[in-house]
Amino acid sequence: MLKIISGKDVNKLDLKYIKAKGILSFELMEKAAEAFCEWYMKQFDRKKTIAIFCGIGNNGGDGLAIARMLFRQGYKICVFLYGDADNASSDFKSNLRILPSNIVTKHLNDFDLKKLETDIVIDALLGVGINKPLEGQLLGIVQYLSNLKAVKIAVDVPSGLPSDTVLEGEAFSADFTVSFQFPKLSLMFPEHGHNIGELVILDIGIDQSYFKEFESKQFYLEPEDIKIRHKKYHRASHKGDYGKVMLIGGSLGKVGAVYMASKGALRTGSGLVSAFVPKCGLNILQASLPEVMVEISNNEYIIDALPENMERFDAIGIGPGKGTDIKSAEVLQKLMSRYKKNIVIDADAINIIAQNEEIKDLIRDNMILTPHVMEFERLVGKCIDHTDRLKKAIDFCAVHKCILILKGPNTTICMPDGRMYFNSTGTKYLATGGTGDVLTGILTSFIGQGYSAENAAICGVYHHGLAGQLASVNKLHGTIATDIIDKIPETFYVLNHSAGNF
Ligand SMILES: NC(=O)C1=CN([C@@H]2O[C@H](COP(=O)(O)OP(=O)(O)OC[C@H]3O[C@@H](n4cnc5c(N)ncnc54)[C@H](OP(=O)(O)O)[C@@H]3O)[C@@H](O)[C@H]2O)[C@@H](O)CC1
Ligand SMILES: Nc1ncnc2c1ncn2[C@@H]1O[C@H](COP(=O)(O)OP(=O)(O)O)[C@@H](O)[C@H]1O
Ligand SMILES: [K+]
Repeated sequence: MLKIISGKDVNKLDLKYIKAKGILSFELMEKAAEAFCEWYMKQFDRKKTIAIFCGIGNNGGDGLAIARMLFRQGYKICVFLYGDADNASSDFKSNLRILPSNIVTKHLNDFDLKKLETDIVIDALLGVGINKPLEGQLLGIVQYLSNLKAVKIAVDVPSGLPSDTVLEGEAFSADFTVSFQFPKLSLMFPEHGHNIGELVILDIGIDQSYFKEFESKQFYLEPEDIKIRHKKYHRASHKGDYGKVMLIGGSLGKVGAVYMASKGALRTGSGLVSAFVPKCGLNILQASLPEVMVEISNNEYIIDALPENMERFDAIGIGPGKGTDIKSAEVLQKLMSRYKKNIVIDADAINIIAQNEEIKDLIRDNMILTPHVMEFERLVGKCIDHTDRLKKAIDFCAVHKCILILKGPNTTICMPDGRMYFNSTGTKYLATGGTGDVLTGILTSFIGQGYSAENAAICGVYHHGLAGQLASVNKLHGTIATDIIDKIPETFYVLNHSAGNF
């Protein structure tokens, strides 16, 4: 996994690395630019014209190195400079000196941006060195470029975006943000969705040992982190090894939620999956999902009781489609106080907890809560922004000793000891009804298979995001939750046959 350190520590990290390797900072910049160009050349052909905008710090230095390298590969480049080159960083100056003289280079003081015609904009104006919100001429440039009809690519971070906090004012709006070595924390924030576009993280060779001295409990998941957490099965493994789980939920008109959670558990590999639903769900589930065993509550429309002998199950997931009526709340309270194994708590079960302090006090270390942002704020109160939200999530886990999965782009797994894992899979096409129910099924399944709650959370969130990516390749905004369920098995194959990030 990649440790996420603060923007102000990036410079210290670079120094440590170049000193240990006995290389120049210029050479590290070369590595960053090479990595960028390798990525760029896979995406775009040489017919497209490129305008590269460079500030006078090292981000601008990256821009100049990128310009030189792409130019040598036959790309059509024009460079635009902003700032006084006399005050530039030394690596910027070195790169300016060796910029091929036949690259058209203009200063933004002498150029009317309205005359700009380009297919691609590469933004290397400001990186993690930003120290105040954008203003004046630079703000105008960034605003103009953000609205341009071109493919827009930010180098390291969109210019104007602070690396660790929520944006004040404005920043560049990119279609792609190509960040070096690790994602800066602010690239994980939903507030910055339209600034970041698609996020790409490029390895520039600074391995994790160099990150050790930097304090941080925040990590970005990589495929290897998932592979090592998966349980190994042997040729004589039997149904019992794969766990018996139960999904509790559904109410009149919302039986589909339990269907999706149960099928999600089956597709994740559970040995036996049972569902507990109100009477109205019996025929629906039996007919649509014959692999699932169905048990029913007494009431026709809501869940008003718990299944008998709950300890038969290795894990229970509760919430999808459940409703928040008083009877349902009593059932949840009983489950949380009596059932000693792991419980995944989602959707309406979270909404019930948010309204009832007595039930909230029952949250313990064997529970995983999976709120989306709205459900989370019902639980802890309104948050100012994502920084505040993450802080409150960690405080919540510390108090209740539970795991909390804050869903959204870069879904974040928050641990009681303050660690946070940001997911690297997922897609905006997951934003459709029922996908959260699928996650509940996946998580419950992994726990039932004997994964620790932490490993289940990490693997579950990662596979769910990857299934969303696979399902949406051709379906885009037409992707629905059941498409995602169907792709879960393929995520295991893809994970095992690929080394890269998804
Ligand atoms: N390991 C890695 O990740 C590697 C990182 N690398 C790259 O280095 C980048 C960081 O470079 P950096 O430290 O030189 O800072 P950068 O962002 O160029 O800005 C500094 C300049 O901006 C100015 N300035 C600040 N705020 C401003 C404002 N609001 N409005 C106007 N100006 C403002 C500030 O001026 P000052 O305030 O100091 O006068 C100074 O001149 C990083 O993002 C990545 O691209 C790679 O090269 C190698 C490996
Ligand atoms: N923009 C997005 N990018 C990535 N993942 C997303 C995005 N929007 C939603 N998701 C994912 O989709 C799922 C939605 O869950 P949830 O809101 O509980 O939906 P539902 O209640 O309809 O089942 C979560 O796993 C979340 O992380
Ligand atoms: K930038």
